[in-house]
Amino acid sequence: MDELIRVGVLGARGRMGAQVRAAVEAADGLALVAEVDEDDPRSALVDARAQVVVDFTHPDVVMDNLRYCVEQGLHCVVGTSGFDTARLDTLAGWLADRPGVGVLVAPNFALGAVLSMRFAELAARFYPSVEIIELHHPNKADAPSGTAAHTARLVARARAEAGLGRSPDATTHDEDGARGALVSDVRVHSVRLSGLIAHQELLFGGEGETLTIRHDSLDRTSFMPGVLLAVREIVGRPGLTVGLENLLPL
Ligand SMILES: NC(=O)C1=CN([C@@H]2O[C@H](COP(=O)(O)OP(=O)(O)OC[C@H]3O[C@@H](n4cnc5c(N)ncnc54)[C@H](OP(=O)(O)O)[C@@H]3O)[C@@H](O)[C@H]2O)C=CC1
Ligand SMILES: O=C(O)C1=N[C@H](C(=O)O)C[C@H](O)C1
Repeated sequence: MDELIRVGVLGARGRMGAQVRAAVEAADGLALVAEVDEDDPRSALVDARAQVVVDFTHPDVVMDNLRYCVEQGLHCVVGTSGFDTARLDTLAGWLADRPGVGVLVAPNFALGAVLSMRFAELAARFYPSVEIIELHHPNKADAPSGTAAHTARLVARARAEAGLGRSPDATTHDEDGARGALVSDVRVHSVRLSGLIAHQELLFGGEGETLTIRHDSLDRTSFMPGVLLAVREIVGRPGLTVGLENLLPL
C-alpha cells in the first residue's frame, strides 16, 4: 500500500483552513497531521513530520511562514493572497537554496476561476476595452483580490503582445477612486457584500459589442479539489509553480 502524504495546515481555524482540514481528512492517500493557527508554534509542523503544508493565512504573514517551511524542507501549497512579482522572486530565491522543495502558489483554486483566466487571456487581444469587477464577502482583508490582480496581469500581458495600449477612457475627474484601482493598467473594482463568497466578472468592450466572463464560487468547497490536487502533485514538483493551471490538462 502507498504511504500517506502527511499534511499540515497553517491558518487551520480560518474559513479556508477549516475546509482544508475537512477535505484532507476525507481524502484518500492523505493524513492530516498538524493544525497551526495564529499563536500556535510552527514547529508543530516539523514535530508532526508534515511533508506538505497548506497555507491559508494572511498576506502579512504568509512570506514569513514560507521562509520557515522552505528552510525546514517542507513542500507548500499556498492559497493566501498578496503575491506580486517581487514576492514570487523572493520565494524563488529561497527555493534555489533548497532544490528538493516544491511550492505552489495559486491565486485561485476553483476550476472555473482558472478556466475564466485562461478564457480572459484569449479574449484580451481582441478588445480595446477591459475592466474587472471582483466581488467578495465583507470579511476579506485585502483589495483588490489576488485573483483579480493576477487576472489583470495576464490580461495586460496578452494586450501588450497584441499591441494594445490602455483602454480608452476620457475621465479627467476621478473622485475618491470611483474608477477603481489600476493594476497593470487594467481597472479593477472591488465589491464587498454580505451573502457573497468569491466572484469575478471580466468585461471586454469592442465595436458594437461586449463580452462578459463571470465566475462564481458559491461555496468554499469549490476550492477543495484544486487544493487536494496540488497537495498530491507538489511532492513531485520541486521549485516554484504559480497557478493551478500548471497542474491541469488545459
Ligand atoms: N487561492 C484561493 O483559492 C483562495 C485564497 N483565499 C485566501 O486565503 C487567505 C485566508 O482566507 P480566509 O480563510 O477567508 O481567512 P481567515 O481570516 O478566515 O483565516 C485566516 C486564518 O489564519 C490565521 N492566521 C493569521 N496569522 C497566522 C499565522 N502567522 N500563522 C498561522 N495562522 C495565522 C488567522 O487567525 P486570526 O483570525 O486569529 O488572525 C485565521 O484563523 C486570504 O488571503 C484569502 O484571500 C481564500 C479563498 C480561496
Ligand atoms: O478571500 C477570499 O475569500 C478569496 N481570496 C482569493 C483572492 O484574493 O483572490 C481567492 C478567492 O477569490 C477567494
